[in-house]
Amino acid sequence: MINMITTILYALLAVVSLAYLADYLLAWNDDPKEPPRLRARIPLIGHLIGIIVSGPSYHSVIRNDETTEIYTLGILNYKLYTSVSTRLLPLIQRQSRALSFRPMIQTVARKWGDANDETDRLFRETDLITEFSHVMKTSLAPGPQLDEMNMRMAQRALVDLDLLLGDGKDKKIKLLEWARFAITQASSCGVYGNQHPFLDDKVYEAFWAWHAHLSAHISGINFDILSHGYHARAVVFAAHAKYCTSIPPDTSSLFLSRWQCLLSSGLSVSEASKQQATLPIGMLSNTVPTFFWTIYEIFSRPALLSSIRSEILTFAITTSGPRHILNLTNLKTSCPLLLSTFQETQRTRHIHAAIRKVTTNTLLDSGKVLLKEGNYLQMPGHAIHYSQSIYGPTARDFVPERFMDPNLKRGGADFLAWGAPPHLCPARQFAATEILILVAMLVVRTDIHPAEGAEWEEKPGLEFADPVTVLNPKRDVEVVVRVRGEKEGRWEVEMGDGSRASRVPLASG
Ligand code: HEM
Repeated sequence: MINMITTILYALLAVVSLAYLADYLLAWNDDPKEPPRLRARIPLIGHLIGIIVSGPSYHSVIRNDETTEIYTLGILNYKLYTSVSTRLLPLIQRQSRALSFRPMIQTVARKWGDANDETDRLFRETDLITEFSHVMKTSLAPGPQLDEMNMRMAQRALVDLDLLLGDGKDKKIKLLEWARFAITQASSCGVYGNQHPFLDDKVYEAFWAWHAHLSAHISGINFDILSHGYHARAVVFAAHAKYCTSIPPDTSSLFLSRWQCLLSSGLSVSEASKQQATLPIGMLSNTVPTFFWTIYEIFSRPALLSSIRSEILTFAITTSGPRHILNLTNLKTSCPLLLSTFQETQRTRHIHAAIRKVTTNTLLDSGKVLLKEGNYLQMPGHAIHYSQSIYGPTARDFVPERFMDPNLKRGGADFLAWGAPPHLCPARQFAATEILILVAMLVVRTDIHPAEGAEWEEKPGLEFADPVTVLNPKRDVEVVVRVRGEKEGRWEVEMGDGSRASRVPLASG
């Protein structure tokens, strides 16, 4: 028995020594111009464990001083260069071919969109990706096409609010579950038209079941032996195949131009419809948690709730008898506290690390920094959003008015909630408008409290497994929604004067 324990201990010692040796040897070949390595306590896989366990705050934990702008995390034989610098960001953006987003899009097409070999080749070897990004940017830019999408989305948002509040009675709901439902329905009406695939409960359930497996599918670390995730995806694929055989006339220019781009690039109809089925991932994954936390931050602060309520009532709503009309132009442009609170929620909750592949040896910062081909570069927004040198001594606090300060020009490299050019989220106007509408309606029409006399938890647990820019809560929050009697009646939305030109003045531009 003692012999066996001794053998096991020796074996363990040998494994640990080998791991340290391998870690040391892998660093041996580093070029002096490469960003310095930050060592993990556990060799080879320590950083991977750190990222899984600590999530977004890992980069703040591991970084030993605020002056380090870029460093290297070694994970097995890969180097994950990590830039936490607003100064380096524009230099990185300028090298968007060498530090490329394209491999990420190709991986999404293959792993989530089930691209066959020919589709995979088209994504890798032709201009499809450039064209695809271009049509998305164009169709989602402010203008008549976006106005149409926004109006369908807003009308559907009102339907779900009336379903929740119409009878004037208190409702006990799970906040995340309701947010998911309302955002899915409203976004889908905007993007697919009123007869969209997610009206079918089975497709709706299947999408969110697939969503729970997205990280596993893309990373290849998949413990789903019974393939529940892939079965759910098959339901979403089938619904898109059906929708694509007869695309309705009220579909968005976004959906249609993507479809035409895929077909004209040479994809077969069945392959193109599978790629279209990945659209709701981008459309819903981040809008749902961003909406959820905006509600959470506002309703858990009674004074803030009251100020935002009177701002919306004064500037964005007109009432005549039982008719209440929400003016979208005024909501977007004349409710600065609401907009600031929304953006502060994004700043404090953002955990996305934009990842780029280094496709060729690349020099940055007048040749001072070398990034070697085949490795990856990440830019965790969290480290920038929490930097005191950028956001001052209150960087770690939630300051609802922060983005109202006229002297504080936040944007570009300082505020990364929507990414950074040339890959700034093309749908930011659509998503921001949707969240502002739903939040405004809840603020004006309801009071929301945690159920059973509970308090709003200050730091609820977070779900690290989802591939999102804002994490979902680990546990849903049960709340009581109480209708405010004075705002009962018939609710409508109108575009408002100059709506076609108006956009939400986001800090990201
Ligand atoms: C609050 C909601 C949203 C947030 C916070 C968000 C955030 C982001 C971010 C950070 C990126 C850049 C990714 C990177 O550089 O790694 C991005 C890109 C993208 N987003 Fe969004 N997004 C949201 C909603 C949407 C919606 C509703 C859609 C579609 C209808 C969408 C479609 C896209 C697309 C297609 C890209 C890729 C752009 C490109 O290829 O350059 N997003 N988004």
